[in-house]
Amino acid sequence: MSADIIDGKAFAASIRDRVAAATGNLKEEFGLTPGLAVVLVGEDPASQVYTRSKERMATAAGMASFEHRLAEETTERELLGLIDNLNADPEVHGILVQLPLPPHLDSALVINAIDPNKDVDGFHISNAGRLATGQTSMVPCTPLGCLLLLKDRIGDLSGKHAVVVGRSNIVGKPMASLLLGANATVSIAHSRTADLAGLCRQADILVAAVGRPGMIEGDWIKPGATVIDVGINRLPSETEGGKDRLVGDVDFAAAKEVAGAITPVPGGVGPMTIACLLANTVVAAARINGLPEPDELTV
Ligand SMILES: NC(=O)C1=CN([C@@H]2O[C@H](COP(=O)(O)OP(=O)(O)OC[C@H]3O[C@@H](n4cnc5c(N)ncnc54)[C@H](OP(=O)(O)O)[C@@H]3O)[C@@H](O)[C@H]2O)C=CC1
Ligand SMILES: Nc1nc(=O)c2c([nH]1)NC[C@@H]1CN(c3ccc(C(=O)N[C@@H](CCC(=O)O)C(=O)O)cc3)C=[N+]21
Repeated sequence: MSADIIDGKAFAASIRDRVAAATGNLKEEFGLTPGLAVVLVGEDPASQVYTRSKERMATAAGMASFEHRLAEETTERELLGLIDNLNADPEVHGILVQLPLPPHLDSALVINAIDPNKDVDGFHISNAGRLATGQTSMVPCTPLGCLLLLKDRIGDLSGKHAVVVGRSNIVGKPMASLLLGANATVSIAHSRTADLAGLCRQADILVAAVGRPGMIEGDWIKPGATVIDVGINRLPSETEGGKDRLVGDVDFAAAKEVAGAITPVPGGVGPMTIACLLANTVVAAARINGLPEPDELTV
């Protein structure tokens, strides 16, 4: 038996259609164009790819997109100055500072300088605290995308055992909070977890957010489980001069023989992240202007 492949790319396209419809309504009814500002510091090629596709998709959905590319040597003062300007700019409703930042910049300080109402990544300490205490405001895009895929596949998550491998502030922890909020029983695993394979084998839902290519092996998966692979790992091409290959944290070929359903890489969680970013931006634009949240985006 081979697992169903969860089509994140198609699901993301349907979310972007709803974002475009909601954007069209905000424009027509209120003359409001949702705007997303993306800030990229430095020259990291992978970050440049993501930044470009975020901007392209924002524009395609009818939103305004503002790009700020800063040199690697940018000082904290300069970056904080830009954030102050974006916080004050009425055309900007979402601010995303691409991570990781160069090491001389304090990312917590920078993220917490963003107006929490414009923090479409959901990384500001006040949004993290709200999520953890059940007062949801802006929800981090990658975990939100994973939750939407899980609900679409499984329906009610009550009582399911979800194992999240990874405890970062941007993926693992908010993922665990969302699953807990959906009444799953949640285990969070990390580099010090004893018997990771044994824990994973108990998972009805397995979310891998580690950053190690193919680390989750086929026989770590409970037969029939739903596997969400967040990992984006770039491996050099096997042929000389070829393009890099993208692989997840799960050994896909082995896992798909055991799992009930699994997300591929590429085409799984990645596109959902960007679709959720656009959805968050439209929601932010409505909230900031005291308008009701668009019906199209209510899930
Ligand atoms: N699809 C998408 O849209 C996105 C994909 N990603 C991808 O997701 C992955 C994770 O990202 P991120 O959370 O930022 O990564 P981090 O490096 O911040 O966190 C990785 C986590 O994995 C844990 N870990 C590392 N090694 C092991 C191990 N051998 N066994 C168990 N746990 C381990 C770490 O544990 P410890 O805390 O103990 O060190 C840590 O909690 C990356 O591949 C990243 O590229 C990220 C964001 C968005
Ligand atoms: N402030 C901030 N917010 C982020 O959301 C953020 C970030 N920093 N830093 C980097 C990570 C990574 N990330 C991805 C987004 C989309 C794809 C994506 O669309 N991937 C495609 C493939 C793209 C390709 O071919 O390279 C896919 O999986 O199908 C991947 C990864 C967002 N991140």
